[in-house]
Amino acid sequence: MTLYDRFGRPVTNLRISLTQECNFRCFFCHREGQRFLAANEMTPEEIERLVRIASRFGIRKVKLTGGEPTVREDILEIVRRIKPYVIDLSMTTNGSRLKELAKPLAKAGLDRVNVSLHSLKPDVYRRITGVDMLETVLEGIEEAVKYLSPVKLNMTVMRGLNDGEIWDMVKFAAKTGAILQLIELEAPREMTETKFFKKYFYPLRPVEKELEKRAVEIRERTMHRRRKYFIPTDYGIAEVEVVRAMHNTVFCANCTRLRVTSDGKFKTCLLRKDDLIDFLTAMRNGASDEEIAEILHQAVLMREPYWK
Ligand SMILES: Nc1nc2c(ncn2[C@@H]2O[C@H](COP(=O)(O)OP(=O)(O)OP(=O)(O)O)[C@@H](O)[C@H]2O)c(=O)[nH]1
Ligand SMILES: C[S@@+](CC[C@H](N)C(=O)[O-])C[C@H]1O[C@@H](n2cnc3c(N)ncnc32)[C@H](O)[C@@H]1O
Ligand code: SF4
Ligand code: SF4
Repeated sequence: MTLYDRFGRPVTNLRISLTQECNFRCFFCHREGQRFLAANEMTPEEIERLVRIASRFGIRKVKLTGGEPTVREDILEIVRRIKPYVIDLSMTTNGSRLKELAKPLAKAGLDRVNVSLHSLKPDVYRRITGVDMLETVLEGIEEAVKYLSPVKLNMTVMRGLNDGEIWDMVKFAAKTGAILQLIELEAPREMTETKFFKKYFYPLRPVEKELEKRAVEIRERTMHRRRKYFIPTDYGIAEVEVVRAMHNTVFCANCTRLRVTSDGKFKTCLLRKDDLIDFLTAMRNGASDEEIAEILHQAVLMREPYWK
């Protein structure tokens, strides 16, 4: 039985934040909308139980994120435990631990990975992420392409920092055998007038127009109705996907994901606040699977498109 919200949107996937910890310090980080620091992380058993219950409602697609999911020492156990309930199990990571983890993660059951790569220039990379790890991440990507394909490279585009590197990144993706995902800088409504947002926001609509011109093929995903452009380069065809969430009513109208915070709360939307529904306390107080499923239903019914 598929769960639908009040706006007729089916919920088909979970995005689980495993931790708020991170070994990087990206200055623009939204931490998947988890606004308050929380030390109380879900255990592998609790994550497994949640995923098992969600799978009864046809939720068979799970994204692991954070913070940085690979800083959890029990990451392989988490993947191993939830894979039996999931058809598409993926992770979004900064790539810093992929060189050693790509193979074991694949063995544990991870299907694919998205790796954040905002620049190919060491100094720009450091300015964006706060760390000097470009080489290590590039080695991690090489390893990921071997074991966790299709690999997506996430590039959050920011004015004056990496906006001049978009086409180099398109080539790099084709050369590496990865998909490039261009992400527009995001922030909740109340932040869009801040100096920070005005300084760094780089609209991706004009970039999409240019992609349209250069593409030999364009496809549209059901999820968010995101478009994928197939762009010829010296290294073959690059696949480029664009994530443009800001003020995008079509994106929200086609949003099929429910978020879970690292401390065990459903979160109905990345950009909304005050939309948290605690299930971990109930789990720890001995709630039955039916009671947890009821909390899941309530969360789905609270979902609302952010831009409408
Ligand atoms: N506002 C908003 N932003 C999103 C949403 N999904 C993805 N994004 C943005 O895109 C970033 C990258 O997404 P990923 O974690 O790589 O996952 P994805 O590309 O959405 O998922 P797959 O296509 O399944 O790999 C997120 O961290 C957000 O900044 C969404 O539903 N709402
Ligand atoms: C929050 S991170 C968590 C996973 C992992 N630590 C990483 O960086 O890939 C998930 C994705 O969100 C992107 N992101 C973070 N803050 C953002 C923002 N304000 N606007 C757009 N994308 C953002 C990151 O670049 C990354 O690709
Ligand atoms: S690596 Fe990911 S979680 Fe860490 S600061 Fe950067 S965007 Fe945020
Ligand atoms: S409703 Fe819109 S802003 Fe909120 S999570 Fe879905 S796509 Fe993102």
